[in-house]
Amino acid sequence: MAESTGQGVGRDELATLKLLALDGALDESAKVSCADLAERLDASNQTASRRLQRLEDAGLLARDIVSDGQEVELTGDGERRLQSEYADYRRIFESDASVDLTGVVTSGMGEGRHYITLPGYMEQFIERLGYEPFAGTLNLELTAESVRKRARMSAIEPVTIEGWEDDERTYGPAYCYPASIEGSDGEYEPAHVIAPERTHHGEEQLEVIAPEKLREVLELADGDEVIVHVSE
Ligand SMILES: Cc1cc2nc3c(=O)[nH]c(=O)nc-3n(C[C@H](O)[C@H](O)[C@H](O)COP(=O)(O)O)c2cc1C
Ligand SMILES: Nc1ccn([C@@H]2O[C@H](COP(=O)(O)OP(=O)(O)O)[C@@H](O)[C@H]2O)c(=O)n1
Ligand SMILES: [Mg+2]
Repeated sequence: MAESTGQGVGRDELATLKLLALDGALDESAKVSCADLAERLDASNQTASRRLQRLEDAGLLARDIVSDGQEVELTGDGERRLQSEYADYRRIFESDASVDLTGVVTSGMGEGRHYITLPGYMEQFIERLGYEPFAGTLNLELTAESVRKRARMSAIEPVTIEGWEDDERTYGPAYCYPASIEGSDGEYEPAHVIAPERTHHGEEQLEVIAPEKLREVLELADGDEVIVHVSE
């Protein structure tokens, strides 16, 4: 299948454009010969020549034929095309993913306190989060928009709290995403969104843990709106 990114410019032409930019053809014109280019692209002279022609036709490259070769320079569009490739690679390798979720404080089933204080979890919290969490989870009911945005948390690396077992039963793992909690009274850090693998709550409920009782430090009551800034 032909790999085309429009106007006859495909993956091969983009690779050629990148090579020319590496030769210095971004800020000023650079001299190239088709034979040299062909060798570096591992292609025939004819192919190298055709790629330059396509780049010129697409307005990504300006060319000037001189006696012993050609002077080439990337156009503004050519530079923008490489910038867009660069942005893709930045997204891949430099992801500083973050997501802001909005919800209102709610009371849950009173089970959070029980699970957080179980030694099999507590020992891991202290070691992996660097603090002893307050006994409970602050429950937030997310807005409809935040329920949708919640999936973006998957781009963020969580701290894994492993499952374990005692004589009676097994306990599931939980994933902790670093976050700060913003209420009308101020912002609190450190905190984590905790996503237990086994839970009675649906996607609209978000549970937060922190070293202190957030209802007290942020003066929160049921119905108050908070913003959770989740980021690495
Ligand atoms: C660290 C942690 C581990 C949990 N592990 C389990 C589990 O193994 N099985 C289970 O049914 N629920 C588990 N839960 C989820 C609770 O049953 C429940 O869904 C929720 O945390 C209760 O929150 P609430 O009392 O704040 O409403 C876990 C919760 C936490 C915080
Ligand atoms: N860091 C935390 C954790 C829990 N809490 C609150 O502490 C209480 C106990 O937590 P829980 O998870 O057992 O209770 P519910 O969320 O089920 O109401 C609840 O009122 C939570 O909202 C808090 O204010 N700050
Ligand atoms: Mg809770």
